[in-house]
Amino acid sequence: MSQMKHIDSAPSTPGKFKMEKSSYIHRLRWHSSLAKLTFWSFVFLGLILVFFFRSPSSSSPLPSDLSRRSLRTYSWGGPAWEKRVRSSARVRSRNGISVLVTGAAGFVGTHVSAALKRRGDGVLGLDNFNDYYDPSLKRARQALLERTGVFIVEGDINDMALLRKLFEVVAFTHVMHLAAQAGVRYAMENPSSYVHSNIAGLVSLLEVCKSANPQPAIAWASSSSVYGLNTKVPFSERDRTDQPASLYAATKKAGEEIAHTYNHIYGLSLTGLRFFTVYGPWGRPDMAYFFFTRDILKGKSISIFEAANHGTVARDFTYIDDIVKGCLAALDTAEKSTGTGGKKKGPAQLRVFNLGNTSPVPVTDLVSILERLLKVKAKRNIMKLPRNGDVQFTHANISSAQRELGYKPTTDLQTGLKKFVRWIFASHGERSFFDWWTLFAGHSELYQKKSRTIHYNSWKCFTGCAVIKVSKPTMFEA
Ligand SMILES: O=C(O)[C@H]1O[C@H](OP(=O)(O)OP(=O)(O)OC[C@H]2O[C@@H](n3ccc(=O)[nH]c3=O)[C@H](O)[C@@H]2O)[C@H](O)[C@@H](O)[C@@H]1O
Repeated sequence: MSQMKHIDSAPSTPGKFKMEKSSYIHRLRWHSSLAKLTFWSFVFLGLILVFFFRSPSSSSPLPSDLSRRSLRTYSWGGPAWEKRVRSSARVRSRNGISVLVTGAAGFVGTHVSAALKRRGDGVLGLDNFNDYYDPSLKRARQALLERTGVFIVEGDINDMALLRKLFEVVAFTHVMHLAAQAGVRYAMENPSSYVHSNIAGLVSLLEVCKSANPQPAIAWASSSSVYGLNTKVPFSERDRTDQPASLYAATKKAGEEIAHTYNHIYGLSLTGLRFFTVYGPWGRPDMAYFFFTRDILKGKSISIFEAANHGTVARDFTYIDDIVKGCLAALDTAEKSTGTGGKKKGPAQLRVFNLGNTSPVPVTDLVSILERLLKVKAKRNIMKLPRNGDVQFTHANISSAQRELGYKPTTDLQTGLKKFVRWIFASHGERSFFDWWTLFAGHSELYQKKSRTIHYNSWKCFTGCAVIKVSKPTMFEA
């Protein structure tokens, strides 16, 4: 009715009175235009709604932009933020240390942060949550750490203003530097990410550390890959490391040389830890043991590399808990840096240690262990070791770490993988199991199948494994 009124009182057009006899037709036209307008408005609105609800960013746990490393911007600062930083880094035990853990939402970073916190040290995390692998796993690790009182600042190690701010707010005694671009084969796809994180990022961090007052002692993640084409086994820290087989290895080797420079010029105390293929619960989905597990469970074939003449490819797989002990021992035995305000006062400690398991296992044996644990036969596709940066074998000599750090690995591959598989099925409880499905099956499948029960049952039927439910997420269960 109100529309009619409006139409009636509309200003007349020059032809209105001349066309009096067709006023009925005129009104009809108005009606039909209005109906059309209303109709198309609804269609348009409907399209917007469909687009909104179906777009991946609205259905995925993280907005896609947030997870794209190139588009990320981080916000930090402010009194509330500083309060969280201080509280997380507060030492709560006698003789405790205050540690900045970079890469805290990563696999090793999460475990090390939790272990430090458990014993009363102050811990502040830093992570850029990049999308090298599914960031929802990093978010899950972050949630676990938050429950233990560890705050992870979101930011990049290349952001020197942020790093300086952190040192302004907290006088860290130690830095555990684990942020890096990991993965040997991915270096062929995205070489610049290795330079960005492992070289430029390391330099940014060391620049800020050398100017900090007091300077912290730094332990950081190098890699077994620095041994490259070295054939002398087991690998000792004194062996040559000038033949890297991948850009990843080359950036880690460069890191060791950069560490030497900052130790030499500025008196920074630096300990490089050469990790040997670290695996376990909360691990990295880009690593073979992890995606083999997923693919075996899904019935997909897996590619197992072999060297020339059917030569065995083997790794000195090292369980996460052993690595954590090595990291904590490296921090505890680190001497203080000797410089202040960017000036060296005397010689400082410079160390490098192998943290391995000392018993290499062929990749084919790794697969056999997984088959037994999962009760599923793998579809094996044996193929020649591609020229993608992989080396044929790794084997750590750990006598130096044993002597100076008291490092003594205690978990063999069978035992460690059992804990990993238990974690896959049990550690998240029902709710997190749902989350896990996203990592294993991919987001699209998750959102296509809405019923949690279907997931739960199909998972059970598919694997033939008993699913153990636990009420709370347990991260470090025995
Ligand atoms: O020791 C290290 O420093 C390195 O350990 C691992 O690198 P890698 O040993 O290559 O671990 P995976 O990628 O899990 O590969 C394990 C084994 O499986 C083999 N593999 C990998 C992938 C595949 O499809 N098939 C296959 O047989 C590899 O050749 C290798 O022998 C990590 O991914 C690196 O980030 C780390 O720095």
